[in-house]
Order: sequence, then structure tokens, then C-alpha cells
Amino acid sequence: MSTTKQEIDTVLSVENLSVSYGKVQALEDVNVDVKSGETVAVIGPNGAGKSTLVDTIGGFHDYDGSIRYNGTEVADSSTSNLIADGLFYCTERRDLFDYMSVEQNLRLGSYLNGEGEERRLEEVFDLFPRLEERRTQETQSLSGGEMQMLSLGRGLMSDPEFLILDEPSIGLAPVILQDISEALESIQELSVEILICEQNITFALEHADRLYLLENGSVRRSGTPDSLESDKFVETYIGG
Ligand SMILES: Nc1ncnc2c1ncn2[C@@H]1O[C@H](COP(=O)(O)OP(=O)(O)OP(=O)(O)O)[C@@H](O)[C@H]1O
Repeated sequence: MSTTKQEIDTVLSVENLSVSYGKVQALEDVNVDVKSGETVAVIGPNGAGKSTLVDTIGGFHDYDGSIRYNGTEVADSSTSNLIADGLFYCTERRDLFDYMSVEQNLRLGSYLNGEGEERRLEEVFDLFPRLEERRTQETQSLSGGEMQMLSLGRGLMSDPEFLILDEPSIGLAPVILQDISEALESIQELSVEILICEQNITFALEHADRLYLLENGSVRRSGTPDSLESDKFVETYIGG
């Protein structure tokens, strides 16, 4: 069978994905794809299944259906192989080491890919001067927004080709959100694919090429920001 152009362009392909926690069906028959160079956002209310979706793509849950990254089924690959293959899952701030310094946490991001570490560290500090100012500071003493920057910065230290961001805007003051937005725009220029799961719809509409609206574990709508903004269902959901 020949490979179509669309298949070549599709970097991440989620097909008929279902995930349950015991009797709780968190995702049912979800289809999502991310094409070369795209930023895609998954939006939805609390409990919609957004975190379950990105956790599953990151290799943290068993699933029915298929998740292929660069043609490889995620379930058949180890987390370290996925990272080595350019997939980096940046969770809120859950995976930072509290007692390590900012710089130590950043350097951990390149443990599988040490080549170019110094250059990448400088790039991260250029993106987030706040982190450079705090490079020797213990991570546990950072503000929530600074931890978010550190989490994103650590993701970039792995020289990712595909970044998964779990709620990058959560709980951030407007000035920090602006820093994260600007960093995201710089990352988009590197032609890295990005999958964002977000509750902040304004943030998602601003940054995504395409969006999926998830509700009760199912995709209810998908499309470009323009097509979704004029969709009555989404309008109701967004609140006008
Ligand atoms: N470990 C778990 N055990 C049982 N049920 C779970 C577990 N984790 C999530 N769920 C349930 O799965 C559903 C989807 O949860 P999930 O956290 O993926 O949603 P979400 O869209 O990320 O929500 P939020 O924006 O509030 O984080 C919810 O009904 C939730 O209660």
C-alpha cells in the first residue's frame, strides 16, 4: 500500500482512542492529529479528559485504539525512546525536582541528548531571563509562574521536535502569561510541533492552528480558530 502525502505530513495520529479508570470512561473514540509544523490545542471544561489524553500520548496509560508518533505506536515504545525520538511531554510543574537549582533542573532536560547542552541552556535563558537571574536558586522557592517557565525551559533542553504542554497558562498572572505566550511564539518559529491541552480558551485560540473541543471524554468539535469562533456550540461553551 502506498503512503499518502497526508500520512507523511501527520506527525501524531490518535485514532479511536479509549481510556478508562476502572468504571470511569475518561476518553471514548477520540480522534486527534497533529501535522508537520502545527500547533494544536485540546480545550474543554474540568473533567473533559484533556489530561488523560496528553498523559496517554506521553505513554502513561494503557489504552484501546491507536496512537502513532512518527509512525510508531506509542505503546510499543519506551518513554526514553519517545524522548530520544523528539517527543517531550511538559507536565504542569509536577516533574520538577524541588531541592535542585533552576540550572540543575534545566540540565536534567538534556540527559538523553547532551550534545549542544550549553547552547540550549543559553537559548532557554534568552527566552526566560527570569530563569537566568535565578539559575542558582532552589526550585521550590520559585513562584508558580517561574516554575511553569522552568518546566517549559526544561522541555526545550531536550531539543524536542514535538512538545506536549499540559495547561501552560494555568494559574498564571497576566504578566507571566505574557512571558509564556512570547516564549511559545518563539518556539513555534523553530517549527516544532506543539500539542497544548488548555482550559484557557483565549490562550488556545491565540496560539493554535487548529483546536479540538473535548467534552465528557469525546471530541465535540474541531477546526481552525476562525471556524470554531463562529460555531454556535463553541460560542455557548466559551460564553459568547
Ligand atoms: N486516576 C483516576 N482515577 C479515576 N478517575 C480518574 C482518574 N484520573 C482522572 N479521572 C477521571 O477521568 C475524567 C477525565 O479527567 P481528566 O483529568 O483527564 O480531565 P481534564 O479535562 O484534564 O480536567 P481538568 O481540566 O480538571 O484537569 C474525569 O471524570 C476524572 O474524574
